[in-house]
Amino acid sequence: MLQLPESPRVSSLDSLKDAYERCRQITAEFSKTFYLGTLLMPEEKRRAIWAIYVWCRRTDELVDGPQSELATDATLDQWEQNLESIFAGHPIDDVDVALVDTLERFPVDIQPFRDMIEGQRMDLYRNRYETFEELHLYCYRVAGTVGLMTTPVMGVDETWKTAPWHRDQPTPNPEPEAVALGIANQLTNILRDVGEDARRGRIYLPLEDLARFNYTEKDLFNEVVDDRWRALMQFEIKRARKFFAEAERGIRLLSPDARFPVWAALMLYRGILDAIERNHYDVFRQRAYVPGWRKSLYLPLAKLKAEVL
Ligand SMILES: CC(C)=CCC/C(C)=C/CC/C(C)=C/CC/C(C)=C/[C@@H]1[C@@H](COP(=O)(O)OP(=O)(O)O)[C@]1(C)CC/C=C(\C)CC/C=C(\C)CCC=C(C)C
Ligand SMILES: Nc1ncnc2c1ncn2[C@@H]1O[C@H](COP(=O)(O)OP(=O)(O)OP(=O)(O)O)[C@@H](O)[C@H]1O
Ligand SMILES: [Mn+2]
Repeated sequence: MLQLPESPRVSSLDSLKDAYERCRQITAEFSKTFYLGTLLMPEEKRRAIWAIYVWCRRTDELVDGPQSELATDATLDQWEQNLESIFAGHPIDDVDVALVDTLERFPVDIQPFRDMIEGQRMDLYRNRYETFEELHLYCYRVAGTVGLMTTPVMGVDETWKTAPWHRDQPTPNPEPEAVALGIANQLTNILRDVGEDARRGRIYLPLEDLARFNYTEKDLFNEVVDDRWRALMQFEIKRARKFFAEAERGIRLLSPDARFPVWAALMLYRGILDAIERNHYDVFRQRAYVPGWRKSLYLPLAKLKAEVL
């Protein structure tokens, strides 16, 4: 019997559109700051960032979400298999279709994705970091990698290469600065969430730093805010700002249409550090956030920086 022909082309185009739309919704729901950043980008880039965002979010949910009690090494092994399949062009479920499309459009490397899964593995086994060196590696894996995933989407400025004396020079590589922005964001996130994490038995602040300021784990669990704590927080905020400063130096290497969104997201996220200061370092009883009116002040400033720096 003759079978009715399906129309796979139409349906696959439809499912691609739906997949990107789902990615947009998820990004908008989970991160106001990054979603705002993507809205300042051209359509093709913005959709690609949503697809990457959703993969990162799902990776994080494996060990941090409602199902996280059930997560084991095997869960992450399976997730890594899925990743290999996506990079081979075979989506596993509906939203993966968007990421497969993104990978066809932009030269994104698989390694940072694998590294992020390794970062989640760390969360599975550890709830303490002895030194900043150890925390730094964790921050690279769970957030620095995002800089590496998104830079090929945003693109690097190559226009300066048209000058004849520049022609044989290598394209500048903003990867270290992209990683620095991820690390800065993660450190900021850690400082904002110290209280919430402590209530789950987790301490991301390096224990060597606590010791340096004579502040103990017990103090942390008792939510003690005193001169020792304030000095410790000042120290950590200063360190986070150094990573933001490094990141700033890389923005001018990005393609022009990515500079404003990156400046905006950088300034908004760094604003959380100022909010912690305004709250007198009490991250236990008050959530540090950047109020809407402040966000709208940052935007024209970010635009200006994107144009002149
Ligand atoms: C930051 C920015 C330029 C935004 C514009 C749009 C853009 C590129 C967004 C990327 C968003 C993305 C794919 C995020 C992945 C999810 C993730 C791991 C987020 C972590 C943030 C904390 O988020 P949140 O508060 O929602 O987490 P909790 O709910 O509290 O758990 C992160 C800590 C930050 C992740 C790291 C970045 C966004 C990397 C930023 C670096 C770049 C975009 C490279 C820029 C390039 C140069 C040269 C400076
Ligand atoms: N000002 C706030 N006070 C209390 N809870 C908040 C506040 N802002 C966000 N939340 C909630 O806390 C969770 C984590 O949000 P988060 O602070 O990361 O804000 P966000 O909207 O994702 O912005 P960002 O991109 O800056 O992280 C979200 O599920 C959100 O509903
Ligand atoms: Mn968030």
